[in-house]
Amino acid sequence: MMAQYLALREEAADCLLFYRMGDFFELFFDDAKKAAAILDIALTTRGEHNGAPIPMCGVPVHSAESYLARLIKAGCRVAIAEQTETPAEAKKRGGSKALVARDIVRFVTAGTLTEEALLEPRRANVLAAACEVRGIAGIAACDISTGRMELEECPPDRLGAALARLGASEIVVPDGWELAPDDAISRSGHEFSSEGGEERLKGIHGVATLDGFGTFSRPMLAAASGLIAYLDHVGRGALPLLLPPEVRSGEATLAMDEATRASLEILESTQGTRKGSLIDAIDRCVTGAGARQLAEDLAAPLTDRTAIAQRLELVEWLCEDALLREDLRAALRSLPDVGRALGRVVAGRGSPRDLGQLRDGLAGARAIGERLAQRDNLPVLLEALLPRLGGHGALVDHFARALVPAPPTERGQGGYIAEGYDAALDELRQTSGNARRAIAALEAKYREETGVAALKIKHNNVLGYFIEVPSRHADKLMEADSGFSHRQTMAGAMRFNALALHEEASRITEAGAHALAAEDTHFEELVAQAIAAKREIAATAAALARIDVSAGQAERAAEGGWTRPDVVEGLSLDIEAGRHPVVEAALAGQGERFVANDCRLGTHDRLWLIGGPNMGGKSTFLRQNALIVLLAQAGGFVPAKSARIGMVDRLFSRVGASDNLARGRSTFMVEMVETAAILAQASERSFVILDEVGRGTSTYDGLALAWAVAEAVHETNRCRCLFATHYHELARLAETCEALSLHHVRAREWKGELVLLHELADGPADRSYGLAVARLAGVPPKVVSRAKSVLEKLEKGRAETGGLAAGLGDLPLFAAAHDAREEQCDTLREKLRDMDVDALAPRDALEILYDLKREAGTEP
Ligand SMILES: Nc1ncnc2c1ncn2[C@@H]1O[C@H](COP(=O)(O)OP(=O)(O)OP(=O)(O)O)[C@@H](O)[C@H]1O
Repeated sequence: MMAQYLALREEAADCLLFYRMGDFFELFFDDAKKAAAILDIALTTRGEHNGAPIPMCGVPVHSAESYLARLIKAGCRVAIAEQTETPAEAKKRGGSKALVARDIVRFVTAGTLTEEALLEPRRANVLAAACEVRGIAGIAACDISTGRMELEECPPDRLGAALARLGASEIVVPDGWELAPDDAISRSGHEFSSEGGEERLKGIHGVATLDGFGTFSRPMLAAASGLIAYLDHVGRGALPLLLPPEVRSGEATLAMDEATRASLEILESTQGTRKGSLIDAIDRCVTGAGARQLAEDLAAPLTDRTAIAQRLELVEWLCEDALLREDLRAALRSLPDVGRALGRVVAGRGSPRDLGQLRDGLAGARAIGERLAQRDNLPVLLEALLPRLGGHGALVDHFARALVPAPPTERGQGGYIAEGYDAALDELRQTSGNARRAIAALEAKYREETGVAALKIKHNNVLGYFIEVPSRHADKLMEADSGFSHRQTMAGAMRFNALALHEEASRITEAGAHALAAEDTHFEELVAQAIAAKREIAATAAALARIDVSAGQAERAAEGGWTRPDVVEGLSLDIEAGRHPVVEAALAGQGERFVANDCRLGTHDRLWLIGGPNMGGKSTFLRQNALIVLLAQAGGFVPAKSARIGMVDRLFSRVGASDNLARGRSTFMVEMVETAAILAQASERSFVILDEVGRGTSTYDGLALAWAVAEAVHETNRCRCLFATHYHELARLAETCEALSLHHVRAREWKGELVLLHELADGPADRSYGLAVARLAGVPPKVVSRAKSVLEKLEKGRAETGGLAAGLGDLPLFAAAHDAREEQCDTLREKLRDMDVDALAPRDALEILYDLKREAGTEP
């Protein structure tokens, strides 16, 4: 056994090995230690290996799913080794000592789950593969629980943002790829070939060319190849549901990098929970599929005005008719998760219940479609969705005839094919039904014959049917001519068999086995029918999800008095009385009111510098405007009185410093890396929020950096930007930057107490109230008063020297251009100096020459 185990263990590589032994999956050696610690189960030992006891732990097969769920959550991957023959088959093959053959039948990994119990209903589960072909990154992503697959390409420097949008549970990359994300899974580079990808996709979808699905580039196909190869590996050759791939173009969605997503807390709060996130505050979907679609919408808002307008039109239509909305949501709420049921069925892990869910979900979709179609003035998007809700009539009718109303999750016991569907099956069931009744009659007969009122006919898996009497009444049955044969003696009871009982029992077993086989055949037929319609079923599931999202958005809008935004061309950002959906909800919970604020950015006033006291609401204001843009472009209503938004191509948020010590970066380093990304990438059409740039370093360095960053944003990026800062000195930028204006959050000191008004006003902040906030926070009065005297000294000094920013007035404002040219020369010089000419191949030398020429020729 050890040899078999060790061979499988090697095959399982870095996965934990679940080794099937009877009714248990056993784990040995380090696997056992690791699993026992994570699962908090007993660690024992079994036998010896190289003279040392072998650590072991195990989980029962029938409850393995919940253990798997915990292991996967803890970041493990698991290889499942099943018995691939019965002990009887093993005996026949190799004699009485033959070991039952085992093989790894599947790898369970975070990105390749389909089981209901292992998946979160309201979250997509994405598996991604990424690679690079001739300097372009390709990404393939799929959610195998619903079969969605999309392909994308981007320059390598945009890879992080693209992967951040996907939020994949697992990312597969070619071995040794330098751009691989930290916890990616490495696979052999051969698996990432564009030819291979094309062939695999053609094979899966049974087509001679992929042209019908779209145009796919080499990097996309190479990534698809890696993705499918991995799926093939974890499923041991059994591929899950994969729908035809869709091409995602980076341009079609609002770009946001990882830092922006994290700081805006879109799908998760900074604590890593759904609570406190944007989606938590707005999700009113009544189905899991709707919630998953909403998460996707928020992760990838659109940049296509028509598509946004279509989504908004549907939300508005549903917002205006509360009765219709309520009716629709009630209908949606009762539907099963069609997409995921289909995913399990196609992956070969479907149960009778999943087939029942397809039947009920598709029937429900048809009913919803029919009801909506009766309405006048249907929004364009709904017109497009309605046809997808129907079209499954034959399948639904067939499934309705074939299946019982509530089919079980287990196939093994049968009983899921409805009566009247198959006459032969009905007959078999009748036979076993008759036999069961006959057994009940036998019990009465035996009681009468023996005179033992406590006699019972029972059943268990070892003996089958048997007669049981209390020991004190057993004598009569033990008599030689009693007609009963003794089978087992228990404490206080004896068990017997009888010929008539044996005959009836055999009838049940035989008819039962035939009935099970008949049900199995029907099951396979129904599965095949569902698989044949997989694309249409998936389209219905997607249409239901979209309708649920729109109805949920409408519900949220009606609840909060939200408004339909106007997404326009141009560079304005006009938000009247905007609110922060998460902060507003949190305040409402404490019975407090949120103060709404306006934001009016345009070509001539595109950079707002916002000052004011700590806790005054600067960060909240910055974020709320970014979130309103995001919500609007995702096609939803927004928390504001009115909003007119010039379409944003990229959204950047640098709010609050967070340490990323895991990557070896300090707070300040993180801040600068993120700021650098913004300065490099923000365009005129972008919207940037910057919160206290420069606060992570010394006052002078910080002020200098904040000053230069604000200037660059104003002059070079020319994007719309909200810039919160504590440096009063930056106010002087207003003198030279014509499209920059000054604003502050208001506060008052009243009877010695600080009152934060959370209200935005024009003009610079008068003072910072830092000490007042410290007092409010409970810093001891002695320390605050000491700080006060230190502050007085500092301010006196500052007044005498002309202030912290003395001299900055003389700074030639866009000497910046000159500096940049100098810097460019420095980099060229550095490159030439570091070059080892002797070690260069002629071809590389030529490449470098081209590079240098290009760099020398570009204007900074
Ligand atoms: N518009 C508002 N209406 C009501 N309360 C608000 C508003 N904005 C912010 N607040 C409250 O004030 C708290 C602090 O807000 P925020 O973090 O935005 O302040 P800040 O000015 O950025 O502070 P700091 O400078 O210390 O980072 C919030 O948690 C919220 O409770």
